[in-house]
Amino acid sequence: MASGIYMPISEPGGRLLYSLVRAARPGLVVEFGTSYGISTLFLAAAVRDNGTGRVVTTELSAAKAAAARRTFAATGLDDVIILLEGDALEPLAALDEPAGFVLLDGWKELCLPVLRLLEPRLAPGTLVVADDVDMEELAPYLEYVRDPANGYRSLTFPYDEGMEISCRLRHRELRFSTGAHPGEQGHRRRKAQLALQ
Ligand SMILES: C[S@@+](CC[C@H](N)C(=O)[O-])C[C@H]1O[C@@H](n2cnc3c(N)ncnc32)[C@H](O)[C@@H]1O
Repeated sequence: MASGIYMPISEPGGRLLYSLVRAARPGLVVEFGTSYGISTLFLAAAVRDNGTGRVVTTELSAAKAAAARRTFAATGLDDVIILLEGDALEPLAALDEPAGFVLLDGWKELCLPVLRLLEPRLAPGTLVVADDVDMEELAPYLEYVRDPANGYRSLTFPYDEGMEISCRLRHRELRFSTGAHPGEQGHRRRKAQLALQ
């Protein structure tokens, strides 16, 4: 298990999260790994500016959760944030509505189990973001979301430690996510297939 060092999202990473949530306008944002709440503030500011939605965020450490709560209250964003204290796996397994945007930033070796837990509640088009792609503990997660057979279109946003942004696909879209470049013929076939859907 990783140590408890403080690794908040960077400012460019936070700005990217803000823009993604503004664009996606999710009803429910789920965050794994609040820490002191820096990334949560970017997510919650986007939700507030969208005028709709809320952020459910999870933190194992009671001390960090308490500090994050104070920060959320001081910024006035606490009315769009629900902080669940303790191990994220149990409450996230019990979520009773779809997650419209997911940030995975808890201990890296848990990112894949948390994603698998949330998968039944990920609608097509949902963006799942994981921070720190250069950490080796994230390798199984990256292998999973980058394998088109698992139902994601995934790309790495190259800033700082890197961010993996994965879009959940519809079942019928999976056939387009295999192969490198479809070529001109493939593009025409794909266009025709999309027109039929
Ligand atoms: C990298 S920090 C999160 C940084 C935060 N997202 C930010 O940008 O400010 C990872 C956090 O995940 C929390 N964490 C690790 N395992 C967890 C679990 N099973 N459930 C909830 N939180 C967990 C740790 O306590 C730690 O505070």
